[in-house]
Formats: sequence, C-alpha cells, structure tokens
Amino acid sequence: MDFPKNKAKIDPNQGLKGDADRLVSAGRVDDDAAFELKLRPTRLMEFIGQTKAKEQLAIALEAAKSRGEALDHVLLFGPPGLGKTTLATIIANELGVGFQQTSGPALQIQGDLTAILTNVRERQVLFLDEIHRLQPVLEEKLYTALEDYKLDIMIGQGPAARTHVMEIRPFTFVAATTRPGLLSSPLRSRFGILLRLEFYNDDELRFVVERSAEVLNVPIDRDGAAEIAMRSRGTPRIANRLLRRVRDYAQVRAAGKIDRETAQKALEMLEVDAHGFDELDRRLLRTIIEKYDGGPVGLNTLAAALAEEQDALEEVYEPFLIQIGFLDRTPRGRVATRLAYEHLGIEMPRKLSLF
Ligand SMILES: Nc1ncnc2c1ncn2[C@@H]1O[C@H](COP(=O)(O)OP(=O)(O)OP(=O)(O)O)[C@@H](O)[C@H]1O
Repeated sequence: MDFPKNKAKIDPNQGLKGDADRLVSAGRVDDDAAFELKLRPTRLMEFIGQTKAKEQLAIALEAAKSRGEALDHVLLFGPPGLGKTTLATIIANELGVGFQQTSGPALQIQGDLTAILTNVRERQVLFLDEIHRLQPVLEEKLYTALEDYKLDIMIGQGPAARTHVMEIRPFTFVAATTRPGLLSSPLRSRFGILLRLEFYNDDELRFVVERSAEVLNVPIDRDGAAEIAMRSRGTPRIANRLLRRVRDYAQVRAAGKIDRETAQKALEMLEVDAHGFDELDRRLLRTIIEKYDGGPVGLNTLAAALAEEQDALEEVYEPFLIQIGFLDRTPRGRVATRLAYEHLGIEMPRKLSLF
C-alpha cells in the first residue's frame, strides 16, 4: 500500500495548539471526551461507513477467532476524528479481549514501554495512538516485540551490562496515525492489516448525527440531521460536536426540536458556513488568493502569514479543503482553486482561469 510521503519533522512535545479552540476542529477538544465515550459505537455493526476498511477487518476478525489466535497487528491511518480510536476499541470488543490504550508522546523512556509489554495479557489489544510521535529508540524495541513476541531488556550498566531476552504473551498491536508517511518502513512492515479511513459522505454523516441524537435523546428530523451532516467536514467528531451546540440552541429557541431551519440558524450564529468552513478556513483561502495571487505559496510562508503551526495546517486544516477541491497541494506550494474563488465571491484572474 502506498502512503503519502511526508518528510516534515514533528516535535513530539508539541500538539496542534492553534486548532484547539475551533468549533470545527477535527482534533479532540476538552469537552469532547465525556461525550465521545457516550457516543462511541462498540460493535462493528454499529460503526457507520468505511465500508472497505470494515469489510477487510470483519474477515480478519472472523479468521483470527476461528483459529483461536491473536489478530494480526493493525495500522489505522487517516485524518483526525474519523474513528481510529473507536475502531481499536471495537476490535477488542469483537474479539472479546482486554483493551489497553497509550500514545506515542506518553511513552518517554524504555521503561514505559517495557512495563506495558511485560504486562500484556494473552491476545489482548494494545492500542498506541499517534505512533508517528514515538521516540526512535522505543520504535526499535517494538520490532522484536511485534515480530517474535520477545523483548530485549538491558540489565546493568557499562561493561557489565547484559541483554536478557524476555518472552511476552501474543497480543494484537493496534496503532493509529494521521501521518503514515512519517513511519519508517521496518515499522510499517510489522503490520499485517493496514486500514485507511476516509472522509465520510453526507449520508453517512447524517446517520452518525441521527444515531448520536438517539443516544442523547434529542428530537431531530431527517432534514435537521442532514443540515448538520453537510457542515461537518466529512468528520464524525465534528458532526457530534455541532449536534451538541445545535441542541443547546434548539433548547433555548425552538422548544428543543432540531429541524432544518433551527440547525441552519444555529450554525449561522456559530459562523459555520454551508461547507463547514469557519473563519480560519476562509482566512487561509483568502490569504492565498489576496496575498499570493492564488498561489503557489510554500507551507512555511503560509503558516507564518496566518500565524499558525505548520503541523496544524498540514494535518488538520488542509486535508478537508483538498478533499473537497478548494485547495491544491503542488510541488511548488499551495494553490487556491476555482471553487475557492467562487466560494469567497472573488473573481478569478483570466490567466488563472485558463488553466
Ligand atoms: N463510523 C462511526 N460511526 C459512528 N460514530 C463514529 C464513527 N467514527 C467516529 N465516530 C464518533 O466520532 C468520535 C471521534 O472518533 P475517534 O475518537 O475514534 O476518532 P479518531 O480517528 O481516533 O481521532 P484522533 O485521530 O483525533 O484520535 C467518537 O466519539 C465516535 O463517537
């Protein structure tokens, strides 16, 4: 499988700061956690969309269960908020095994990883989020653990140091990343199952909204759910967040019921437009068009002009704009497309519109 190559360096201690207070951020923000737990589907059948990944996974799960073996290691990759953590928990539920979760940045020293691996239970799922942020020395430790279920442990220091090989129980390693291009090939080759998660279409997101509304006991009609889905940038996390905000509005202004008109009014008030763009998206496109004649403009320059983190631009803001055809990533830099000009009501210069 081909991964988008990406050579950008990521500082493991640095999150995507600029994105944290956006209503349409695909990344998790503070008050999401409690709701996400409540709204998370627990079985594969309840998991909406992602037909290809689901089918591949269902077959692998069935085969592993019938052989009574641990499932092959799984790599889940795709933009934030599309359901990687959810799928990891579903894998454990479907296998009827334990689930343990950690993340690349949380593991700082070898002892952290050793402690986790020596305690894994037979066939359990160990989920590692943001694997692209794992320290290189820890990554190397993982190789033998994943391949032979063995762990090299150093005992002592200096000339007296000895390596002791420890057996660990067979387990399933599930890792998630938004940046598969940053993984080394030896690491990638340890995964038997590679699942790419794609942006959801409007119908799938409408189902997500309707399902969540049912769980939260919020009255919503089909059009109301469709309106929220349309503005959710292909991302269930955003759909759930917008649903919560529209619910508040409906409670105060529309006797609690969400229909199309209520959803529209609430989202207009929250400044989320018909494409799910907020001020930052519009500023990004406007900057390329007005300051850089529509592009191409390099990522560094663009990040500086917007006073945003490069990683946030690349990982969080851009993928959706590219997916819906408003932005192009070319070897010479970012380019605003005709759709971006039209959306902002700016006339495209003739020389550009010829291409
Ligand atoms: N296919 C789906 N069906 C229903 N709900 C979903 C689906 N995928 C995701 N969700 C919802 O979206 C929320 C975010 O999903 P999740 O935390 O799994 O995303 P993620 O890809 O792991 O994000 P990140 O990359 O930021 O860790 C979850 O609470 C879940 O309720």
